[in-house]
Amino acid sequence: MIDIVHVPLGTRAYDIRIGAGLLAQAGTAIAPLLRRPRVAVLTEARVAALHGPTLAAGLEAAGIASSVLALEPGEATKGWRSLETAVEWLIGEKVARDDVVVAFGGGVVGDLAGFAAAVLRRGVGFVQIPTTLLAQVDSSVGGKTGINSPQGKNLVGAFHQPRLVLADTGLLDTLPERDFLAGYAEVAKYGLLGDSEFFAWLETNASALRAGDPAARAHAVRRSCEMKAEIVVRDETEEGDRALLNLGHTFGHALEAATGYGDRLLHGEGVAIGCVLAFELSARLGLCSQEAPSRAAEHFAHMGMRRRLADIPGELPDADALLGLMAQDKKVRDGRITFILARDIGEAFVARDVDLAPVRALLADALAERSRLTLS
Ligand SMILES: NC(=O)c1ccc[n+]([C@@H]2O[C@H](COP(=O)([O-])OP(=O)(O)OC[C@H]3O[C@@H](n4cnc5c(N)ncnc54)[C@H](O)[C@@H]3O)[C@@H](O)[C@H]2O)c1
Ligand SMILES: O=C(O)C(=O)C[C@@H](O)[C@H](O)[C@H](O)COP(=O)(O)O
Ligand SMILES: [Zn+2]
Repeated sequence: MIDIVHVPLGTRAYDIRIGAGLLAQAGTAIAPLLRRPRVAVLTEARVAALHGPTLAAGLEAAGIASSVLALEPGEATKGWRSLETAVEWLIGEKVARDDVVVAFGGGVVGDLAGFAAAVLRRGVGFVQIPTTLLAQVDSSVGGKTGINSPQGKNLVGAFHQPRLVLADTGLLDTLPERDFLAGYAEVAKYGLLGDSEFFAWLETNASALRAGDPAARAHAVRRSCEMKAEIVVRDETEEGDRALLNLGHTFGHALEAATGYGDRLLHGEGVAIGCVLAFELSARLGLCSQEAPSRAAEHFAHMGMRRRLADIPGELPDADALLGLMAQDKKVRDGRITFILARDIGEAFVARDVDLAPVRALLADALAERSRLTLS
């Protein structure tokens, strides 16, 4: 069964198609977007090896020729060097303004390829074929594209909406457990930020989701995409409400920068830890009861997810240095860091007037807990 979530953004509207087996039909889905039967596929080596032949056959079956550039897997690929490689390759392939670039991979490939498409000849169209849970529920939707810089996450980028998203949920069968759990953090984020019923559903059904239950997968991906689409349509360029999708990210992005964008901490792991910190901060500020952060942390623990600073291996900087990294956040307004706080599970809001003293204290306590747990 195929689900369709429409993203009604006027001239930039598009569909998100969700279902098992979509990759094999990619050619039929993409063909109506093409002026000539040819696409350039940006991907990475692991995805290319596992699922490249199915995509190639699906395109060929619809008479579409494809050329492929497979980059190195991993977050380090989302940087200047790969951007240069990708854009120069697309130029070499003579990809024109009315051609389509296909982003085939997880969030790293999606963000990088989307940004390459945004800057190539001042903008060519692109299609997202997300292959991770994270990419199917979050990064392939909404048009945030970009790369990291050493100073901070996604500091260079553009809003550039895809023309179509094809989320083949069958591809999740090959996803490693750690990457599944990282993506699951973004799924749980939707419940935590705006839908307590969905969070309760996840508390009951996340194990089935992890085990690959098709109905659970379809529901989790569809509900996440619906929520993201609804927020993006309200505020495409993050003037206000879209920042809700950043729940956990102010902390998480600083932790990713502090750990060097690598294997020590995946994006979704930083988001899970950041969500617990954001709820903990909300409780300390008297905005919600202590039950809310405890419930989030307990669910993540039950899933075997990273949820505390203590779960990050290696050295971490002190609280002030982490605050320094958070000051690079794109939500900074009038020189002040914006936080996403919550009144309860499912009731997040954008807070622009948070005093930094309790944030520093929270980080210092979390770092102290980390030292205690590491020593014991
Ligand atoms: N643009 C947005 O709105 C948005 C939203 C959320 C996250 N992001 C970004 O997404 C990135 C993280 O994305 P990610 O978690 O998908 O990471 P990723 O792209 O690095 O993929 C994770 C791992 O899974 C492997 N993989 C991908 N598909 C697979 C499959 N089907 N089977 C087996 N292995 C597979 C990859 O090789 C990689 O090792 C971060 O850079 C984050 O900032 C962007
Ligand atoms: O789409 C959004 O808006 C999000 O914030 C989704 C996040 O999950 C995602 O990680 C996004 O890339 C973060 O954006 P940034 O603007 O904080 O870099
Ligand atoms: Zn994210």
